[in-house]
Amino acid sequence: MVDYRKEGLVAIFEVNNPPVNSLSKNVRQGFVDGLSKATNDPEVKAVIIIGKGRTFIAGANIKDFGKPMEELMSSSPSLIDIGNMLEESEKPIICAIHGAGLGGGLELCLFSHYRLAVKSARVGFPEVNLGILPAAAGTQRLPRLVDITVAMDIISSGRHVAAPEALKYGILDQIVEGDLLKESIKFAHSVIGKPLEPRRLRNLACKSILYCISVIHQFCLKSVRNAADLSYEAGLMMENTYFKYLITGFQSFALRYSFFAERTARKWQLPSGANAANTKPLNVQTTGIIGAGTMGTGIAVSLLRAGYPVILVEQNQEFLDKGVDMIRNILKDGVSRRLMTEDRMKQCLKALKASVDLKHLANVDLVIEAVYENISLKQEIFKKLDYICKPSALLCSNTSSIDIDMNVYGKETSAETVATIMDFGKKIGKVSILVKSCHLFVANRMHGCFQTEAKFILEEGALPDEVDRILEDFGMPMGPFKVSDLAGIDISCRIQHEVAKQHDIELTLQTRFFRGERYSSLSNRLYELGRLGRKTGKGWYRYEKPGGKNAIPDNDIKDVIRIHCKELGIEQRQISTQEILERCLYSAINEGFKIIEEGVVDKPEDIDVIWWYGFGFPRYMGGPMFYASQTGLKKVYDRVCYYHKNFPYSSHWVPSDLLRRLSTAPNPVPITQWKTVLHSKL
Ligand SMILES: CCCCCCCC/C=C\C=C\CC(=O)SCCNC(=O)CCNC(=O)[C@H](O)C(C)(C)COP(=O)(O)OP(=O)(O)OC[C@H]1O[C@@H](n2cnc3c(N)ncnc32)[C@H](O)[C@@H]1OP(=O)(O)O
Repeated sequence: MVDYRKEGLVAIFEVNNPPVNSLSKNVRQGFVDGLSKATNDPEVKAVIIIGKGRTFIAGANIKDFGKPMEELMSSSPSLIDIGNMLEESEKPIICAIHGAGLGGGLELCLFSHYRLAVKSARVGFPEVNLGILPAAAGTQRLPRLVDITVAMDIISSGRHVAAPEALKYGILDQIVEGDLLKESIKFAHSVIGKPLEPRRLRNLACKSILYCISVIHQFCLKSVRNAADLSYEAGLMMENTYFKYLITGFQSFALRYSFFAERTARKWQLPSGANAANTKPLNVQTTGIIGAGTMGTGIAVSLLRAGYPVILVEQNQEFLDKGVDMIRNILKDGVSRRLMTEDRMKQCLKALKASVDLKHLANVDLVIEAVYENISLKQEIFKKLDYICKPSALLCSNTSSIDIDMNVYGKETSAETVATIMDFGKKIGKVSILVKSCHLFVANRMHGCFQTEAKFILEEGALPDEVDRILEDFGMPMGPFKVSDLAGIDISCRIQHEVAKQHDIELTLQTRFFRGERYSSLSNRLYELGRLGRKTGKGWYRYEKPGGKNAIPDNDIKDVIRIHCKELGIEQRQISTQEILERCLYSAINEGFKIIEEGVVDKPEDIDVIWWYGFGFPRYMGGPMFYASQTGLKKVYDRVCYYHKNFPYSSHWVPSDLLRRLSTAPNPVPITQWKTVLHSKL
């Protein structure tokens, strides 16, 4: 709703629709009612639009976009109707922005005559992130206010523009210090009686004409271009046509799902009843990291960038010095890529202390162990930390394959610790997902199926670049073999050997089964040949030089695979694109259903978020679990059963019971309800 009140000559519309003042129907109606009151009240000489609570207006209510097109389009009053009323008002309309003025929120501002904001406010058109374009005249009005290249950038990037930058472009008229409402009232008095015609953007011409060919096909850009080429009315009509087309597409549907999935994933809860809303995080001020390898230094950089002091500990001076050099180089690279200033880099380096003695961690609030994946080494470190660190210190482990319950606390982790770590993750700019301990955790457990199937597919006749191309065409940023070359083939081989050793098994080039499961020794063959990936200039691909970045399909690898498979008696055949996609994706998805079934994650959305951030799974596909829901669970289940029959020695093809039950439901169960099936008779 919109609360209406008067302060002297000024009517104040206070948008009051928590949590973010989205433009739901009652808010839109509130504007119409308010405008009618203000217009008919001779005492009112100006109007201020302001947001109650944490923000100005975060745009249209995204949930409305799930409604049928007819309902959406006929939902009155529309934003454009309101906008027109604002623009045509004979009394100046002033938007007073704090928090965020996004999407439809910014469009309302552009219909208004003046825009003020506090310094911390942000404005922008994030619609592209939802697979749509600003369709309440945003693409027609912004280029009439700012340079068309700036409009293109803002609309096509979806980025939030900070108030000082928005002021520079002319999107804002003034940045306000002190109380926003009081200052806006003062401003309103200063513009009462001034001509409004020059403030009505529809009457202005575009700032400049842009010659833009390479991106013209993209809808946002096409629409902005229309602002230069067509009349305002014709531009608006096209904007509406593009909007209708985009909003009904799969990508927008998936991106809207992604928006809410990310927010749902933040809402962790424990069986005890503790959750994100009722548990207060501790205040972490100082941190320590053990291990100055790739992981440890990467984590150190994130913490330093977020403003935390870090004590980095390594077992010997040589490794420590190398680690500090790595950190320095990463930060310097940030400066050269203009991600941080030289001064900021110096501050970060000043906040870094390095030591070979764990005792220096005695007073830190949080320690992250990031040493090599070796359970005895990790246990020894935590034993020492138990004595050294203060009792309130949080002890964290960076591991992707070791059972956390054997290492530091897992099952026993307190709600307060969970809250602190989730909060800490956010503060260092990461997205944290709460998962229970399980072998390889969620990301590697699912991705392991994906990678393993990719290797089996090579054994059966496909080539690395063929598999990579198919998965990249699907939308993955890098195919599994490019990823493997980047990570280093020796790393996965070493982990496999370590696991085998724990079971008293020796893996050789002839090994075809490991603990009853089909096993591919192809990576070990590459390891023996010294083809370790990018770092040696050869792996599944060849590179222009050791450490090179350009993956070039290599004829030699064909022979390596062919000879290896011949030796092992594996027959090769032509494999279709569909089979490659299904085997990589469905094996991981089936594992995802098992992960939900076991309660390792709280909800399917958690898995999808992990895949976007962990593996770059395209958000416009929604994530593997959403993708499965859209493909149809019956189809996915049938194919999983088919592959299980054909590949009985891979446990990742044993169909998940949850998937089976969901696939037989009389009506498709929406992804948000899958969990309910766990406890039902379905
Ligand atoms: C108008 C009817 C349709 C007619 C169609 C005709 C033509 C089209 C006309 C207009 C089209 C306009 C397009 C748009 O405006 S699309 C929306 C553009 N805006 C956004 O994408 C902003 C999204 N929100 C955010 O970026 C953030 O929420 C932010 C505002 C920056 C605040 O961040 P933070 O403080 O971190 O809070 P959360 O992100 O956790 O959000 C809090 C809760 O609010 C929910 N939320 C946020 N924004 C929206 C929204 N626009 N619609 C619905 N719900 C929203 C969010 O899910 C959180 O909910 P919960 O607490 O339950 O998780």
